[in-house]
Amino acid sequence: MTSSISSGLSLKQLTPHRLLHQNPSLVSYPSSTIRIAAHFRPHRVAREVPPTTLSSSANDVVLPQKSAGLEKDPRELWKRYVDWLYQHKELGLYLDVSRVGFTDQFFQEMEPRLQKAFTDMVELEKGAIANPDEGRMVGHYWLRSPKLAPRAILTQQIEKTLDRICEFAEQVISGKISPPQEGKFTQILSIGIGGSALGPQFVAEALAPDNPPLKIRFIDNTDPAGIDHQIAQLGSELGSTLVIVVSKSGGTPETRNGLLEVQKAFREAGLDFAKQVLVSGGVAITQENSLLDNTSRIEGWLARFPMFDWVGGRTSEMSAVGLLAAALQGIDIKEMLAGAALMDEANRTTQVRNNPAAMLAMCWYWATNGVGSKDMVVLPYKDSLLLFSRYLQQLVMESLGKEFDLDGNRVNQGITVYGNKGSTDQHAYIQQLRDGVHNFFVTFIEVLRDRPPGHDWELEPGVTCGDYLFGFLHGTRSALYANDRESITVTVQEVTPRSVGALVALYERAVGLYASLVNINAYHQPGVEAGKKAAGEVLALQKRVLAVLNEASCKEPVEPLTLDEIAEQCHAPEEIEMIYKIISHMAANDRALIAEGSCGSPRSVKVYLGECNVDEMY
Ligand SMILES: O=P(O)(O)OC[C@H]1O[C@](O)(CO)[C@@H](O)[C@@H]1O
Repeated sequence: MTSSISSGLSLKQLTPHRLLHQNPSLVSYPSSTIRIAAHFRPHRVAREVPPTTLSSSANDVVLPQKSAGLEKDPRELWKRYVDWLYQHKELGLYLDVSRVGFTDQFFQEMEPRLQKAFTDMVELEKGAIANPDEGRMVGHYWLRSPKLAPRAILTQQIEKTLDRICEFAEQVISGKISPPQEGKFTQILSIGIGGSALGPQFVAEALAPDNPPLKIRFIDNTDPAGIDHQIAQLGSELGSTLVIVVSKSGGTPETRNGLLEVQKAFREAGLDFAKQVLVSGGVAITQENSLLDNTSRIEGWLARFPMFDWVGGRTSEMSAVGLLAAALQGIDIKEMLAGAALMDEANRTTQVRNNPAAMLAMCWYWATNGVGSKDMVVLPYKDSLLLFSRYLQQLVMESLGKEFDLDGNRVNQGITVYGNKGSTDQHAYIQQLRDGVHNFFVTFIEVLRDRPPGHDWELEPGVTCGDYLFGFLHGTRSALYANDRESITVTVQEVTPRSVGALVALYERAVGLYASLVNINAYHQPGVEAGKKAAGEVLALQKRVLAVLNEASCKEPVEPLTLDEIAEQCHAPEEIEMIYKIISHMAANDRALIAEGSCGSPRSVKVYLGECNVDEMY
């Protein structure tokens, strides 16, 4: 899909035309009407809507009316900047939406929809079943304001867990809890994936001091080479490594595999795994009665912390998942919680202009036409916030990327998120953002404090290194805007536990409000199950292939099989391509499998096993 900007038309004039190219199912209307994606409401016929009317029903997905172009007069822009600037005094956080081109009319039309979103949020915070598919409450906001929890027992559980985390971290750091050998724990190896890794990874990168009491490493995949690398990096410190296994469900295969690999590494290093990990240094963070919970309890692991049923993986940074790892690195977790609580409080106002999360959600709706038609590029101009976009990728995309809305209509919603950091990315893809395909809006994250006081110097007269960073951010913002590329800017004074907590809370709430605007369940992830199920089927097929090959290899003489023969004997002729891939993969990994012929011409391949395993036959 290409779109020309050389015609002299502004972005907003081009948008409908571009959308039409992108997706033929979008219906074109005369210029005085708004377009409706017919496929979003399969049972209804697309209809014309007066140009300024946004439907009040959340089910009606109506594209916002766009202005003819973005404001370019500097005085008008300054006025827009001042008029719309949001400031949270206590947090020192600003939100600038002036470079998003929404009109006053659009703002007014969104008002009732946002009021509905606020009502949904009030219900959610009161303990409604906000995740209807899973029949669950959604309570991550209670983690930083435990008194808000709908039942006293939940308040107690949150407070008790926080106390236990602080106490445990203090005991590990002080050496009261120590490895079986002498000394203190020096390293954390955190095993978990998705929401059980991304928050802790982001926070470690953002906030861990240069010399933390314990350094942290992550195993967040079932890539054997990646795991080997993490273990190798621990080197002689394996013996003083605290292993934390994080999994809400307690049954995620990647995490289980990570644990098995780590256990093996301990054995091979001659360390007593039971003493080291299970008695002395193994910690499980999981839901009560999960497989991991039961295993860790039966085996007597050092500590177990709960992951509450009502906290989803991608919103678990303020639960034991994020807090334990942070506390062990010497990060002030109470400050993180305080920052999040302050932001939550600000986001409870029903005055949209004073509600930063609502403003974000509204800008997303404007920028993406409420249908995800543009991507969110997140650009923190601060190295320590590098992983924020990666963290947001899961938070936004797993929450908003949904096939059906709450009424069962097919909507295929979502907003794509990507980004790394500025100004680094200016030397990578910002060329395309400025001049190329116009399918995104940017969120700049600006940090005012360049480095701790007392360290700054002028590398040329009147200019510091941080001034350059500042210049590049604002230069890029201006250059993009000049070419009709919209942007939001979130500014914080410093990267501190408080501001990081606030950022997490800001985006959690914006995602929740946006989900209400587009009428989807932000708190389930049915799509992930399809991939997991298919992966299980691949592994089951691999076992069948091995059984068939084993039988053929036990014959006298050995009978090499073609791929067609294997597929037939597996009773899976339709899976021949997958069988070919399974065999190629095993052949590349020195498995006891001999493949004759050329992998480049699959029909020539004949396969047998190097040895017959008689036991497998029966
Ligand atoms: O914490 P668990 O249960 O191991 O799940 C890890 C991740 O897997 C998902 O369920 C799906 O990928 C995420 O939502 C979750 O954060």
